[in-house]
Amino acid sequence: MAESRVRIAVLFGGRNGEHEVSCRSAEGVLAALDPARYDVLPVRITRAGRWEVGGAAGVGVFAAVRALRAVDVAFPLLHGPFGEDGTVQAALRHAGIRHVGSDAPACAIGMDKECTKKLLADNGIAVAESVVLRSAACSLSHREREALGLPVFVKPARAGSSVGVSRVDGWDRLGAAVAAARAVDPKVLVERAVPGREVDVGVLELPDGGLAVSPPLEIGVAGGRDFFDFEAKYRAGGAVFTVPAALGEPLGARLRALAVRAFRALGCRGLLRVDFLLGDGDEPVVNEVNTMPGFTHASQFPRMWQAAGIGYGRLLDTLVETALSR
Ligand SMILES: Nc1ncnc2c1ncn2[C@@H]1O[C@H](COP(=O)(O)OP(=O)(O)OP(=O)(O)O)[C@@H](O)[C@H]1O
Ligand SMILES: C[C@@H](N)C(=O)O
Ligand SMILES: [Mg+2]
Ligand SMILES: [Mg+2]
Repeated sequence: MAESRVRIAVLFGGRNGEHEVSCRSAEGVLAALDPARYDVLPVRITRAGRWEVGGAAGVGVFAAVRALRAVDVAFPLLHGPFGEDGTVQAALRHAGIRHVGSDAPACAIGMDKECTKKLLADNGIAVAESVVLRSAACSLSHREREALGLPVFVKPARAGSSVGVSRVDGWDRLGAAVAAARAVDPKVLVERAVPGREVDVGVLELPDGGLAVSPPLEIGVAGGRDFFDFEAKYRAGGAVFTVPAALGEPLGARLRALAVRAFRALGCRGLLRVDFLLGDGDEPVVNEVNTMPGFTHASQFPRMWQAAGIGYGRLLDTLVETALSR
């Protein structure tokens, strides 16, 4: 008997600074979903928050979600606020629509770097020390400066793709960096710099509920840039990935175990990319997590699975099967 086809809605775009990044993720996914297996309904969310279902004129979120009731599964391929933060996942759940990836609570925690770090630290996972600046606060006390040292990284609490992130090498630059982060989110983190290597690990939930963990991927930033900023991420040749990263054991095994612990501590489902920084003596700290990481063919998450023998198409099939098995 022929397998029944899966009706899948791919949601992309979104109301935030990662709109274009999400569109690029979706280009890859829409082209790779096997037409013999899937009936695909593309749903573009405009920057203004209108949902264009199957190319139709944009409607509000509630009308759009009603129109999605006919699909078997939704794939919220959205990065950043109003998409990766649980808002869309909550609307889908309300309507009884299954979806790829984590549910609203884990998405909301994973999107918020303060909450992520608190929960990870509570579960014994090392994170970089930071000070949170809320509402109008824009400077640090002498004691806070002494504790963090220079340089620091200043970042919006809820964003991605390095939008609003700055490296600050002198305290006279702190105010400008806080203003740049605050243009994205009123809550800002000032974080101790971790000086070493940068390594990502992917976690993938399988349809039977087991977890697979990818080989680690090391990020090398090219072109003299001083960190993995937006340009380095999305301009051709901006970064070089080495996968599997040359870490050796037991460090590789330690990162894989920490990635699984992070997935469980945050209550994730489906997938998670855990971004590590290696400090003195290659001691790992979790920098942050992404519940819906970048998904072009060249993005870290698909690259890590490709190195593990799971190609892009099979990765998508696994995400969908896992979502349908829940
Ligand atoms: N504490 C830190 N020490 C050293 N480098 C850092 C630190 N925090 C951030 N960085 C650098 O800034 C980059 C972006 O930071 P981070 O990953 O926290 O932001 P993001 O916007 O969530 O990025 P994305 O979601 O695209 O991975 C990191 O990949 C790293 O190169
Ligand atoms: C999309 C971007 N936040 C990433 O994690 O790759
Ligand atoms: Mg991120
Ligand atoms: Mg990151």
